[in-house]
Amino acid sequence: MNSNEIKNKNDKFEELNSKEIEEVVEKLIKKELKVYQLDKLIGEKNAVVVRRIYLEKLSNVKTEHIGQYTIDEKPAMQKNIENMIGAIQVPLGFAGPLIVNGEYAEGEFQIPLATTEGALVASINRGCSIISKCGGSTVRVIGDKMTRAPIIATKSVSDALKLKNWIEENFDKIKEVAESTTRHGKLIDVSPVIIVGKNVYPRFCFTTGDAMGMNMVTIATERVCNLLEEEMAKLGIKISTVALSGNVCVDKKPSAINLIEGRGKSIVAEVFLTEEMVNKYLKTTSKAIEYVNTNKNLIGSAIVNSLGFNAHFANIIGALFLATGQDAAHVVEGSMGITTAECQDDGLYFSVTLPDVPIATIGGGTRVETQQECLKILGCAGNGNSKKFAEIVASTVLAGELSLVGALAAGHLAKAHSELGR
Ligand SMILES: CC(C)(COP(=O)([O-])OP(=O)([O-])OC[C@H]1O[C@@H](n2cnc3c(N)ncnc32)[C@H](O)[C@@H]1OP(=O)([O-])[O-])[C@@H](O)C(=O)NCCC(=O)NCCSC(=O)C[C@@](C)(O)CC(=O)[O-]
Ligand SMILES: NC(=O)C1=CN([C@@H]2O[C@H](COP(=O)(O)OP(=O)(O)OC[C@H]3O[C@@H](n4cnc5c(N)ncnc54)[C@H](OP(=O)(O)O)[C@@H]3O)[C@@H](O)[C@H]2O)C=CC1
Repeated sequence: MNSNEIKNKNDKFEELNSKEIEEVVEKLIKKELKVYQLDKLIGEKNAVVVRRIYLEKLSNVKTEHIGQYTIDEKPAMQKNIENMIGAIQVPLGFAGPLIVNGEYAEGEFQIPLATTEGALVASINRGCSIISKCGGSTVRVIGDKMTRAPIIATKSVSDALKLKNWIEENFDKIKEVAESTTRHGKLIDVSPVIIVGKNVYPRFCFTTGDAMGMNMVTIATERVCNLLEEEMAKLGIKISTVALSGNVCVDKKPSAINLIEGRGKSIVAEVFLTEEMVNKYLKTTSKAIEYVNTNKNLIGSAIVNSLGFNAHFANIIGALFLATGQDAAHVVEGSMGITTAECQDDGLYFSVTLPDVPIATIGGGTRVETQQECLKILGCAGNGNSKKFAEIVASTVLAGELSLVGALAAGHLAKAHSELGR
């Protein structure tokens, strides 16, 4: 079905006429209605149009592009967005083929990438081309968990310690209660359980199947908090949940704990390039790449206390996350990690380690039609595909990282961006 046909299909609804639209907009202006009440009142499609016209009046801006899209508003408004007025468009390109030698992803892949940064896709494409000429990336998922850590207040440090001990001695009971809320979420650990003053921060760690899992683990953790309150009350100890998220999770912030313990998928990808390959395709030497990597990604990052011992994981993660419907705020977590470059006798060993990549092939934004198509291009839509997707993500990061570090070593960065980015 082409985009016009999709649009025609979406357009078969009880459309308000222009007089009716004006009447509803007038009510919004007079504050007799709220914009979020429109969905139920006049239907999702009409609500989008009316809200957009209302916003045009308020801002005096004609939104001729925001209103052009083919995604279905109804499911989007049920699961992904409130007060919808349209959709933004981000240019989408692709890099590839990229040969991946993973446990779950095996073969050649074309990688959809959404960005507005000129030179980025070209750079990743160059990395894909070089890695593939070298036989492909070797990649493994080395960890898989999603975490939620509430703050639980007690009356004293001795009560806090009793709560911590109870949690550590009753894992099976906690697991049973947590897993009663979900088919795919499995509690695998409660660690660490941190005490600060009289408050306790237990970090609940789950596997979440092919979903990224934040809704899943939040719902499950709330149920566990209720259990803890009931069980502590039986021991005569009063506790209360201060907040379901106490920032020890750590969701959507850079953190040492996620770098060390991992969160989402933890992934490592590597490649070996002969010296000839480095000279021919990166126009530099293994020695120069190792030198840049050590002094930039390791020492430079250490000087400024950065948690990203890499050049631009965030660029590749960001473009892939936008294209495939991941939670964009998780780019901050995916930006952490370490790039290594090691000069060997006959060439260059190059690797990326990504400890914290929260991703999904089910749930969240993955269902939005355009993002779903991108997941399908990768052969990663739906059930049973999140580890395969993780391996492709890490291999793409390897490609982008190799190309940029190579360009810096060759002194080509400014030239590339003046030619392709401005
Ligand atoms: C620009 C290149 C790739 C030229 O690189 P080159 O080696 O001069 O290009 P080439 O013409 O010899 O072609 C080599 C390969 O590049 C690809 N390629 C080449 N041109 C295109 C194109 N137009 N469209 C698509 N693909 C392209 C293509 O794959 C081709 O191989 P083939 O497939 O032909 O065997 C290179 O100089 C480069 O990668 N530079 C680095 C640019 C980069 O990585 N930018 C990332 C953003 S920088 C940033 O945001 C972060 C930063 C830098 O601030 C972080 C930090 O602090 O480090
Ligand atoms: N609540 C919060 O605090 C936060 C929420 N978010 C948002 O959470 C959303 C993601 O939450 P998440 O829990 O991943 O997704 P969803 O809320 O979409 O939940 C996933 C759903 O898919 C079902 N499911 C079916 N097949 C599978 C499968 N193979 N693997 C896993 N689940 C399956 C699950 O069922 P079942 O549960 O029965 O297993 C569940 O109902 C995103 O929109 C994100 O932006 C982000 C950060 C924080």
